[in-house]
Amino acid sequence: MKLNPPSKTTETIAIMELQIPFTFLVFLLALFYFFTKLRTSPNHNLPPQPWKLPLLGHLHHLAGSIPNRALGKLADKLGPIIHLQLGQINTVVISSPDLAKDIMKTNDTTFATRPKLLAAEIMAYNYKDIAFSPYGDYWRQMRKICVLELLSAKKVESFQSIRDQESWNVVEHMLKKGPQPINLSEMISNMINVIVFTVSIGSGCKDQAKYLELTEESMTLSSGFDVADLFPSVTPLHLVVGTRKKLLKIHREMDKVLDRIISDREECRANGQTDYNDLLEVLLKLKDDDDGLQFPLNYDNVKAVLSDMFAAGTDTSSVTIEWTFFELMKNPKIMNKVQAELRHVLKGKKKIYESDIKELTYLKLVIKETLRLHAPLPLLLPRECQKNSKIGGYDIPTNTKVIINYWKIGRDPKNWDDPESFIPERFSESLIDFKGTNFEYTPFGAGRRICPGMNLGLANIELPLARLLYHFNWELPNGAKIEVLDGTESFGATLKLKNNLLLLPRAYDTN
Ligand code: HEM
Repeated sequence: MKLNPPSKTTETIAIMELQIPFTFLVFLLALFYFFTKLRTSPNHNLPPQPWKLPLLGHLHHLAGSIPNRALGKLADKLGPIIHLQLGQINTVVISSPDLAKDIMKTNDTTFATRPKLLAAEIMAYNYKDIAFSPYGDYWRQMRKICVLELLSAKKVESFQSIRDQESWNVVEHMLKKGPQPINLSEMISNMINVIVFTVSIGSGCKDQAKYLELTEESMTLSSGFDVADLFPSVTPLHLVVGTRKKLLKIHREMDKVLDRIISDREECRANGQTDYNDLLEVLLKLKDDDDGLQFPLNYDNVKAVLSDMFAAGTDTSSVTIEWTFFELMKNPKIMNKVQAELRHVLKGKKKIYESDIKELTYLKLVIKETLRLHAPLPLLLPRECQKNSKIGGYDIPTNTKVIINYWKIGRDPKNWDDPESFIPERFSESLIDFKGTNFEYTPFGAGRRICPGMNLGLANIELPLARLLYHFNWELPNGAKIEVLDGTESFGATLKLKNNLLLLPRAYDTN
């Protein structure tokens, strides 16, 4: 990477799999091969670089850490823009609001495409989805469908009864069971999965559990730090690690499930039943009536978009609820305050409805603060540079992958007072919002690629969370002290708690 101004130093660090010990072994084997190949290859398209092996000097920052933390530590040492050689992938990591703005606003079009990922190629029917589709006319069409037809405010509102039903089922189940420890993480995840599944394809699908299990499996292979993504042209490595094979197997099974879902629906439609209110129905109607579409839809497009909805819409919401509970348990005063608001505003109501949520200002601040400290996608989704450009004074060559470490930005003392503490009040007098205009706070990303599912995601978080906090007081099982709460993170498709949150609910008398 060419430096400008020359006084700035660059670091070229080769890391690949940051988490999985087995692949680390493969990495060591590959390292020698890789450096030899890259340094001598006449074909690589980068300008001359000061190749050194700072990897060895900085490895301690990376080993044993999950990527957001590892890259955060590197940013502390090397600054807000870092050049990494991640396997074969020329990567730039951004860790400041100003540079994030340069990428997602000032140069948004230049950085609006995504790098190629094996998981997206296989699972998204060769990039026919929205999230990993390359920037261009096809993405524009699908994004428009997504924003206007699938995830519009009106559409999200029309799914209210699903959120109501599923979150009420959980409350009733827990009320019936009485004060017994529950695996809150699992319970929340199941509830959100059912909500998103029902929103997407309606209720009554017997393959739901199987499909979600497969989604989960495929997501763990989609972090972008997999060997196959970091060494795309080193086929022998792919064979050793076997990611392609694993993904193809998962994809075949998921495809079968989706085919069954679609053919069942087509049969009902052929019999004149068309009053479904779910995303599948919208997509099938668009497929049949493709007059205005530049790229007519076929079943693969429908399946790719549905896969996006499951993958992007489930864990993102459930881990946000989970982290909110974690922080509230750790901060009893904030738990008391949010419950006091709920119980004051709702004044003995037997049931909370979505229309009540707008009055719950403190609850909204709590969710905002959770999304600052524990964004489900700590590195957002990767971008790729489409033409040579300049960021922070550095020349960024075409095809460079760009990672924005939002996790680091969201807890950097340069941007936030007392950043490691959970303080919802910090947002009460502030205009900072997650709509993509404040670059120190972008849990949903920003610019053209900003999350189109924000409304649905928040709706799926707010009502279930409000109900769980309204109807129950929460304790740690066996009288454990809050010090035992384990906030270790696990990095996969989303950043979640490594260990499930086990809590004891005690019903609150709403009279
Ligand atoms: C708390 C909930 C959620 C969070 C924090 C979240 C976060 C994000 C982030 C950070 C991105 C990348 C933005 C960028 O590149 O700048 C994204 C993209 C996306 N999200 Fe979400 N998301 C959430 C919920 C949802 C839901 C419920 C859906 C749909 C069911 C959804 C669908 C998508 C899609 C399709 C994209 C790709 C957009 C594109 O590339 O054009 N998300 N999300």
